[in-house]
Amino acid sequence: MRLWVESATSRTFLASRLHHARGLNRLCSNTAETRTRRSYSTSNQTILNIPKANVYRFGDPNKASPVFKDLEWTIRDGESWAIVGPAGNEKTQLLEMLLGYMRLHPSPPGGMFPFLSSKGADPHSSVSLVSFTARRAAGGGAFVDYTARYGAVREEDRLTLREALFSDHSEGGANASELEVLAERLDLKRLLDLPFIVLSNGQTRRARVARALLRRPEILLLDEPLTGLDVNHRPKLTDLLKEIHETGKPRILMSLRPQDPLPNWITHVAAVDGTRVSTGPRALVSAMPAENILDNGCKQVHSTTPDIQQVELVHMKDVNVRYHERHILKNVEWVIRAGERWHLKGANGSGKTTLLSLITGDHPQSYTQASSNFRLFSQPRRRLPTSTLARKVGIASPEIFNAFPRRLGPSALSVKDAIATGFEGTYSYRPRSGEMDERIDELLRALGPRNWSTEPNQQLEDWSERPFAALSSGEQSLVLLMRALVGRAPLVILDEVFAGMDSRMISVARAYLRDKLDPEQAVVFVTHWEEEVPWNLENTRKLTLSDGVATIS
Ligand SMILES: Nc1ncnc2c1ncn2[C@@H]1O[C@H](COP(=O)(O)OP(=O)(O)OP(=O)(O)O)[C@@H](O)[C@H]1O
Repeated sequence: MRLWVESATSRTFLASRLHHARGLNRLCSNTAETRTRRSYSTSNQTILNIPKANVYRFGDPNKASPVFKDLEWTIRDGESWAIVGPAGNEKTQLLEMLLGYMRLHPSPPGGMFPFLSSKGADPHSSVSLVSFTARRAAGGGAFVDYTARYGAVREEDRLTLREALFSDHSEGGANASELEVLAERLDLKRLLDLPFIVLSNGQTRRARVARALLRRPEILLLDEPLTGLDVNHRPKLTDLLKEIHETGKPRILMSLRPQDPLPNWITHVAAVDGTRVSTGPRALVSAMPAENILDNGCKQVHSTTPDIQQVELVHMKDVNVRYHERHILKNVEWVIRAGERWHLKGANGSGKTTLLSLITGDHPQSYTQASSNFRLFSQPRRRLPTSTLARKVGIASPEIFNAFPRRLGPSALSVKDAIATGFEGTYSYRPRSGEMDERIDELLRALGPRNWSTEPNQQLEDWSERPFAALSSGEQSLVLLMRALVGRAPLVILDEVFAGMDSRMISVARAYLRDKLDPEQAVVFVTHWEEEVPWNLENTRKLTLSDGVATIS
């Protein structure tokens, strides 16, 4: 574990293990409590009880079509459940139902959570949700400046990770040593005194889980917690969740995409398919078709002609990024030529986003690199206005997904408006020429819902005019992929672009990336899942970042 390596001596190691063991016990429960709970956990107490009900949005009458039909779901103590289903709103809606945001008819006698009712606890404050699928509604749906973390952090953004973790549970009871233990288990300890805003995508996700655990709900719902985590942090998180779930403080219920590995401690599954939810022991329910997202034909062998390959789009030599004593990128060398396919990989926090933000010009330190060491499109970065760069680099990333405006009402961006912002790399409505509309229609024909939706065709007529903000998170990801592709930029950066998409959408998107790009377009594909790379791996160049050091293979 990195933290231990940093803290050197074996004595420190032993002390930290002891501290760790004590803290985790406290976090979960003390030993006596654990024993009591073990016998309690075989007591077969009912945790969730929905004998049979239709589920409606509040305000909808019983004759409206239900969100879930004939839902029968019982969870008993000692069971470990996961909700599995394709991207779309269904898994999230099921979790929202558990939060009390839906109406059940008939309503379960004794409430949905009998164990809470018997304690007199309020389900609203005892069940909490951390969702990783969609941006929380903030700022009225306005664009969020995601570049703030690259520069000098403003005073109002200085809240540290430690403060962010503590601010939420000060009334709760978790104490400083519990925070330290959780931070260690989630590999966040060395980040505790950094501003929360500077954390990487994966670090932020782990921090949000820690914050929710420290609030000590009775039940913690996690919506797709594995998305965006690197290969080492996934088992670390699921192992921790297992240990905590076994203590019952809190009980944990997570939703997973069909392509996520189902942790072996999960005993039961609720499989969501449209309005139907099948619930039962893992072995029975997992008889549902296992979706192989990557089974979409053989991979194309990508090759470029030598004349195209002469054109250097990005030239980096000895590129460094530092924030005071933190050295994030270390003497990086990287040349991207026209037509090349790259897979950029590396653990959470290794510097991928930072590296890409130099290329997009979003990072202030892109100006401070020596001109001879850092050229974009054959020019020193300083000579290229950021607006020009925005047209030359088509990009989709978790940062843009989170930042993209999601207003509803008269100023809402439609699907077409959202795709069109990609021509200039902006975030607000721009009038379109007929030629632009043709290009958007071409993309919609290739990547739009007729290729992946199960809705009848006539219901899809108006899809491109729907508000972007009203789409499911998988649909939003696909629209933002179209936004990155619409301008046929010479360089396309696709960072975790399949997050939230279901297997059909991924299959369509992969086929497009294999077959439909212009030969001279270069693509950098960032993913923690090697299987997602659309091209034959042997013909895809790899840049691996490890703690800021780049290795090319
Ligand atoms: N302003 C800052 N001050 C200090 N450290 C920072 C700052 N901005 C970023 N970092 C650190 O730089 C490191 C690299 O972050 P980056 O977002 O590039 O990682 P990443 O490889 O993209 O990770 P992920 O896979 O989680 O998205 C992280 O450890 C992050 O905490």
